[in-house]
Amino acid sequence: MTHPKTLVETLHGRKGDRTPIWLMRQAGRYLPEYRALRAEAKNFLDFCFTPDLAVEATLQPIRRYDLDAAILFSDILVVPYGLGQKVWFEEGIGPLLDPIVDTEALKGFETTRMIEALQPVYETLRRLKQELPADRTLIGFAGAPWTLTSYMIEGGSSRDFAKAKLWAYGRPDSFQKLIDLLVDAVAAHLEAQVAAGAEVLQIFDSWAGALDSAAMRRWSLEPIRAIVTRLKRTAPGVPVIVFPRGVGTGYRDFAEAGVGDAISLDQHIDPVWARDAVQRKCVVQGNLDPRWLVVGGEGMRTAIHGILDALGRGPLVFNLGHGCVPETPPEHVAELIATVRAYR
Ligand SMILES: Cc1c2[nH]c(c1CCC(=O)O)Cc1[nH]c(c(CCC(=O)O)c1C)Cc1[nH]c(c(CCC(=O)O)c1C)Cc1[nH]c(c(C)c1CCC(=O)O)C2
Repeated sequence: MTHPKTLVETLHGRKGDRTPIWLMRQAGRYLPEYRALRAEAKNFLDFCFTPDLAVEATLQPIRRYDLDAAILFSDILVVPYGLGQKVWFEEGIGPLLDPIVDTEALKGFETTRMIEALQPVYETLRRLKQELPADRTLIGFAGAPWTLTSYMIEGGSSRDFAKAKLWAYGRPDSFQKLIDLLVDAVAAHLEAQVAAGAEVLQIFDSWAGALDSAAMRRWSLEPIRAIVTRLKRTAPGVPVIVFPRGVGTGYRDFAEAGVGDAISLDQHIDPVWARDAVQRKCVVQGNLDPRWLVVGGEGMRTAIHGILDALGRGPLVFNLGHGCVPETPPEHVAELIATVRAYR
């Protein structure tokens, strides 16, 4: 049994006697029941836009494990899709998009159109709100403007972000237009999720670490700040977790700027450093290398204790430094949760 909304309490900075836990990508291919369900839709976006399937995928890890929260089953790329960009998922490759090359391409990209297109996502949240046990928290999410623009410009996943960075560094005024459009779209998507029942929000800036530190502040921190500032007005009381993955000492910039109620740390951050540089200013989340979940056993328990020893005395949400990988043995997730629950 989980206590009433431990996650929400912790995100408000009220540290109880229990560390809340959920895992990024806690739903997905490492679960056999997900792979069976996934076979019911031809392509991944259809799956995300079918509330019966998305509700079930969201609930699968909750049925198996003592987790404090369920995260909406969807994807960050529903935002460019909803705006009008061609987005599809290729088996074994990942996401593909018809890349945009200039701001001309943005004509016709409208937030109102996106909200219309994403109604099945909000329907999924409304149903989840009904079905989720009252003591579990419902998390909504979106990609941050920089990560979304990088997919929109590169046309898919990228190793070096060459095209997106050429545009951001070489044509900053034009790039700002793209970012501004996404600030509005992402904020509206998150507001709609709150209206449909999301109790906590997370903003994923998965590729923030690809930018140099000045560009990181301009294209990752500032747009996220603009979104969070708007949410504090339009969705007061809903905590926002910010995940600027890979920014290194930039995590301290986020903490000092007061962007978000909590900051999610990737596995490259030393948790002892983070205690002083980040946790003094805000709630922290994350930090366990997802590969420990593949390994399990004593090694994983030592890694978990390292994080709890460093950060467990302040407000902490236990999580991974990035998402669960498909090779994760499901029993290791149960082991991880039991280890965190048993820690004193
Ligand atoms: C960058 C990013 C994406 N999507 C997401 C991010 C940010 C987090 C991160 O950095 O990983 C976020 C995301 N994607 C998915 C969720 C669901 C909720 C959860 O966390 O359990 C969430 C929160 C489902 C998904 N999104 C995707 C899958 C796998 C597709 C399938 O099941 O066929 C799932 C379960 C597909 C996806 N979606 C994306 C990629 C690059 C891929 C392909 C890689 C892969 O296959 O793992 C874009």
